[in-house]
Amino acid sequence: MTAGKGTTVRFDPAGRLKGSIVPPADKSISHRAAMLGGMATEPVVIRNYLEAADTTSTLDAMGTLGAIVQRGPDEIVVRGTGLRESSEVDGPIDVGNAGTLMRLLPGLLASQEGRSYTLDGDASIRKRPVDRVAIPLREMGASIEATDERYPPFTITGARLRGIEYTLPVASAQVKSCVLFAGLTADGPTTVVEPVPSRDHTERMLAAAGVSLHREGDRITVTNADELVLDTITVPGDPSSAAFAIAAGVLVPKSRLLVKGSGANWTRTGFVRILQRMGGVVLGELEDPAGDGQIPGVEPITDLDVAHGSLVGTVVEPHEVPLAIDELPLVALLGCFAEGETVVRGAEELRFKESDRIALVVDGLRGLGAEIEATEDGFVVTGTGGLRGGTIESHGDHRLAMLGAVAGLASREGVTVVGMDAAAVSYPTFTEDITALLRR
Ligand SMILES: O=C(O)C1=C[C@@H](OP(=O)(O)O)[C@@H](O)[C@H](O)C1
Ligand SMILES: C=C(OP(=O)(O)O)C(=O)O
Repeated sequence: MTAGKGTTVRFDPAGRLKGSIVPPADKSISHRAAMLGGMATEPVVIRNYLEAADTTSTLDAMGTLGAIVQRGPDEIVVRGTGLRESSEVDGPIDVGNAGTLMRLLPGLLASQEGRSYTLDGDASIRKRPVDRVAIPLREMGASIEATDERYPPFTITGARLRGIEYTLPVASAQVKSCVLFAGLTADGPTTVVEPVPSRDHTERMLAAAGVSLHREGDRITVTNADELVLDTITVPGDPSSAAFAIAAGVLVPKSRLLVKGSGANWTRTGFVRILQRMGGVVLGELEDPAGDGQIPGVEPITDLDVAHGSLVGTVVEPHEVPLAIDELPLVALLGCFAEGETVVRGAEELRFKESDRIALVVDGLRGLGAEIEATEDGFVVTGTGGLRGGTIESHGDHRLAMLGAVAGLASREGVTVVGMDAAAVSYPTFTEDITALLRR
């Protein structure tokens, strides 16, 4: 690998990858820890908080809303305002590039009776819909005004909320979390019905904070809380970031890697299960799904032993999509190297991420020599046993930048990634970490 000009980085074909890698802290859990810390009554200590652009936006937002954030070398302490006493804010709160911040925070702001808050972000955020959270929050009593009824910048005016039962039109952990957050201050219980399971970090963290929260089948019910009391939160490694090293380890011949301290929560390990089904060698202690009625308490972690091997194509079904949503671009890459066809179905949500990840993954990988077709709700890849290489543009999307890097290491001719700096959104040390595994 040689660094190019500006944000352009070239990833040459790797001889093999060897050694161990510690993925960065979990982005989803870090966002939630900062937001709930900012609304807690007692100080919350967060260990291994993700230091990346998205999660810095969240800490900054909580500071703007009145929390005191103290950064130490090993931990962050957040002294919150309580659930209903956020400060008044002049001007918009900047969510940067963070969709999770933009969609979860309104659930907490909706409880700030009589106060208005405007959220805005970068060019990518301005294209991402917020009506999915505005609809249930309005039903609970908050007022929301969005640009073109759908997009940021948007303004939330808090109110005394009422509990509702809300069936999610799409499986989205962000919408689920937003409604559960609003339920913390609503009169009466709030129930969210999920079409299929999605990541459950919010449920686990709220239960740990002493909130009354129950799951029965696809229904999650929260009742209002006077306060949140969270003590220490230790954030595990991010399985979505770990997935890039895992894919590289499986695809680059003769590789053998240890991925240390990755989150093993069942709702986040769909990618590893898909990869194992394709024949990929990834060994670790993955959590089993929770039994009915249970909210597991602790976020489990595992080391993952990864080795190069051959792959066969697979079909990713709609119910698997939320459990691997951010890793689906990597499934497309794996499909290029697998025997036969790899199909992803029911993943239209990919079109609403930092970029349209169906269109750009298909265009990007095709430009590197892949046989891949977009469908309305996913893609179909025909494996050719490898990938030629070339140039790929991240379009400011961190997952596309890292996809290009892994493609380069596994390709025949190497890949130039234009806009590699986008990786800083979730994984600022990605290039250093992955290249430290190179052995020629
Ligand atoms: O709740 C979360 O932390 C996230 C949920 C997912 O989004 P959706 O809920 O929109 O599917 C995921 O893509 C995103 O990266 C993080
Ligand atoms: C979609 C993502 O995040 P967010 O929605 O928080 O921007 C992601 O990290 O891939």
